[in-house]
Amino acid sequence: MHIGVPKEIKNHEYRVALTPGGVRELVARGHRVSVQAEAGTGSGYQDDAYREAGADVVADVDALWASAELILKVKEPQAEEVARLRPEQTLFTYLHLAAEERLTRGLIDSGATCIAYETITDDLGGLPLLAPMSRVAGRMAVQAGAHSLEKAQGGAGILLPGVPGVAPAKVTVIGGGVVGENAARMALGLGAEVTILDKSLPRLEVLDHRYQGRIRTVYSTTETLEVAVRESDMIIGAVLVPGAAAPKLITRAMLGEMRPGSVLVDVAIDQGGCFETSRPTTHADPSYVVDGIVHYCVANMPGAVARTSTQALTNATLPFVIALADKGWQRALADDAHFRAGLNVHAGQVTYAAVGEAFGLDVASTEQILKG
Ligand SMILES: NC(=O)C1=CN([C@@H]2O[C@H](COP(=O)(O)OP(=O)(O)OC[C@H]3O[C@@H](n4cnc5c(N)ncnc54)[C@H](O)[C@@H]3O)[C@@H](O)[C@H]2O)C=CC1
Ligand SMILES: CC(=O)C(=O)O
Ligand SMILES: [Mg+2]
Repeated sequence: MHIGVPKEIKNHEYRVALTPGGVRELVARGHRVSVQAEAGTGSGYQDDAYREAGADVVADVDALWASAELILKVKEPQAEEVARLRPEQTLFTYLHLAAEERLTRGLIDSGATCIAYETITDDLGGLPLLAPMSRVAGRMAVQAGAHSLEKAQGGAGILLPGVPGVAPAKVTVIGGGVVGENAARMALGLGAEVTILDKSLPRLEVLDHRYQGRIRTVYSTTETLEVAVRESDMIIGAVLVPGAAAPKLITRAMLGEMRPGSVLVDVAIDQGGCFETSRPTTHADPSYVVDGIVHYCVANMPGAVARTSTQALTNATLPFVIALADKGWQRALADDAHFRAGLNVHAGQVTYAAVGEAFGLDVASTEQILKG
């Protein structure tokens, strides 16, 4: 199969969809891989490394998109990339469609087969292609939040661990999944007082057992959210209903209950955000202030630590890319129910229920399409 890896074009996005090591695995299986010139530079992989791994390095982005059967990306396609997609092409990348109606309609109109990393599942009830980036974003969330607490960023001027004789900051994490646990671990390591809210009791039980009382676990309700809002110096939004738009858990009115200069880090922004006042920001201008509260809402946080993230992403995606390349998308999806959950759009139709629900669109059955 001919696989194309374009250079990412989203603001300050330095990741690339495949490391040279990943290319080598695919080429060894008889596939052709074309990588756009300088696609890996931001992750520390030069064109020569891709050539040595067996890829064609292509300067002409039009030629790359026009010839590849399978396009591998990191971020959701930007408008000029959507315009390049063709009906016979397969796109494999993060999509986050429930947060982006225009993108959803663009992919429908393209006629292409679009498989999202973030809705692929596993036997443990996890999201194995979202998890590596969630680990990165969770760990970064605390760094970003700590910086936002500084006065120059509009923050309250609080040092996360405090100092002897001065209490540490209170950090609340809403959603104790992969992002949430990684954020909590970092905040704990920096000496903050950490609370995790979640709606899943089994998940709170795991966290309670794992951290042996060093992290407080609290069941998430309107009441406990209100307490968190009043008491926290930093709140990290890390909830997910897979494939669906994030629920708005902190309203604008609730900001008035927070101490001025407190910080909201909305990691769930790629699914639309879990705070009413969140809007997506970029690494170029990551935060803004509403009603005295600093908001950090970067939708591609891992892009800033591209070297780590690109390696972690390829580790997780490669087995699925190999299946697509070896078998074609129909058989790869037919053989693996977890992989099937990744199909979001095919031949002009939405195939993922939560995306259809978000925009009132009919949803086609992936199983029917595969029988087709
Ligand atoms: N901004 C960025 O750069 C990145 C954003 N993300 C996003 O972070 C979000 C979280 O991802 P993961 O941690 O991997 O998901 P996950 O599925 O591991 O965890 C989500 C947790 O939220 C909990 N939850 C759901 N609804 C809730 C509610 N109403 N109240 C409290 N808890 C609730 C679930 O029980 C679950 O434990 C996703 O939207 C993901 O796309 C992930 C990576 C990078
Ligand atoms: C998960 C995601 O959207 C990202 O890593 O940018
Ligand atoms: Mg994102």
